[in-house]
Amino acid sequence: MSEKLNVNVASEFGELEGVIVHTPGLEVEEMTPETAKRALYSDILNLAVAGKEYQQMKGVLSKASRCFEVKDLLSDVLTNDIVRQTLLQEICTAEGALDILPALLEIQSDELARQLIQGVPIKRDNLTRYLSQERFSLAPLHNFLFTRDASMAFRDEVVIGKMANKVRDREAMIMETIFKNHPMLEAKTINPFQPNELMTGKNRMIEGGDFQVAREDVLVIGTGIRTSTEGIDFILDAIKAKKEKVHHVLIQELPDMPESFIHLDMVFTFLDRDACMVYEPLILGTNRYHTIHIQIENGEVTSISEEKNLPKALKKLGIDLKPIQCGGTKDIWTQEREQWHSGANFLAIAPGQVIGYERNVNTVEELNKNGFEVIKAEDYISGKATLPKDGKCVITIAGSELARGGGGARCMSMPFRRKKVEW
Ligand SMILES: NC(=O)NCCC[C@H](N)C(=O)O
Repeated sequence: MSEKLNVNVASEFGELEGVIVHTPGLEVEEMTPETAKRALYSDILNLAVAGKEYQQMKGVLSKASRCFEVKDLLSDVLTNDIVRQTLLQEICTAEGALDILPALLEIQSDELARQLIQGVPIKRDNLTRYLSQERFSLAPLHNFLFTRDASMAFRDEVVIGKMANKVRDREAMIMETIFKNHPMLEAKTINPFQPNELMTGKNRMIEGGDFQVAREDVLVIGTGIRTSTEGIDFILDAIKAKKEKVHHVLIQELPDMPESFIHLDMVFTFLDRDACMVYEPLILGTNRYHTIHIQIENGEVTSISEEKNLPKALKKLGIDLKPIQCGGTKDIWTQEREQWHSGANFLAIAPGQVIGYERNVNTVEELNKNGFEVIKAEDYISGKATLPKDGKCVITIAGSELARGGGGARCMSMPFRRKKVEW
């Protein structure tokens, strides 16, 4: 494996060149109605249906870009004994499972990668474990199909997620291990979690669904139940340390409820140089959620100010976006219904070429009214349809079951390399 792919993301919509995904496996079914909440799901999924839907997502990404599975990358790095020992030690210590470490060390890399994602079944070989209600010593990573959240690329760096919920911590450990050690990837990693500063860093949380790269010098970050102000302060410090001329960070506060507002990308995504998708009531409407602009110059915060809303703040920075409304413009109930099923969550594979759920028909129709040709994923994959050359389009994927996991196309992808955008 001599080819090297360096991390480089300086926008949300430059042509996609490298993306990491995870095809959902048995881990998404390892929950009951009672444990679904703990797994961060609002419903339980059927893998046969979700898996079929996911093939459309992966089919589109594989045709448009280099597309890698977490499981394969993880299996590759686990062949290195030092990497394997370090990762397993970290996971088992964090999850109180040091007793199974020796056995895990012996497992062949492919199978170990599978178990680290799908869960390590509990061995009922003592009274405590015999009586335990748990089925796993290391729980399945129910949410790994949402590869967006545990790591995020910005320029040539990868920020490792500091997850808000313990059930997702292992995802971040795995992504950090991959980015640090995979021979094909070239990346600098920065990690908000530093075990030796447990007290000062304890409120630091940052997840990729909240982290959006508008331009080389502009980040847009959501703060709410998944990304804390301390998490964003960590990013500010990292930017300050670069001591570059000017950087802007726009911050959008998010409500805690309903759970479909967990991340900024559930209410706001970039579609092109000149268009964005918004859940209107939260992004444009009159509300009490702050939009804040922080400017950093030569390593210092030089101003912090309130803005009216994200599109207006971006416009001041020379990024003039037409907001297109999730759910269409007619009816708030339709907007709410489609936002709930990740109707605002689009992934751009190139400027103006985006992937989203076909189930959100009013949102797709609204995009179409705004000049986006609608192309079914299966037609694009089979070659029956081609993407317009330099034109806008929305590629629609099936997502009746996937949407129950709480995310859409942006959530289900971790772009680590995009072409430079000509502004
Ligand atoms: N970026 C995203 O919005 N990701 C969706 C994550 C859904 C997952 N069930 C979670 O609650 O973490």
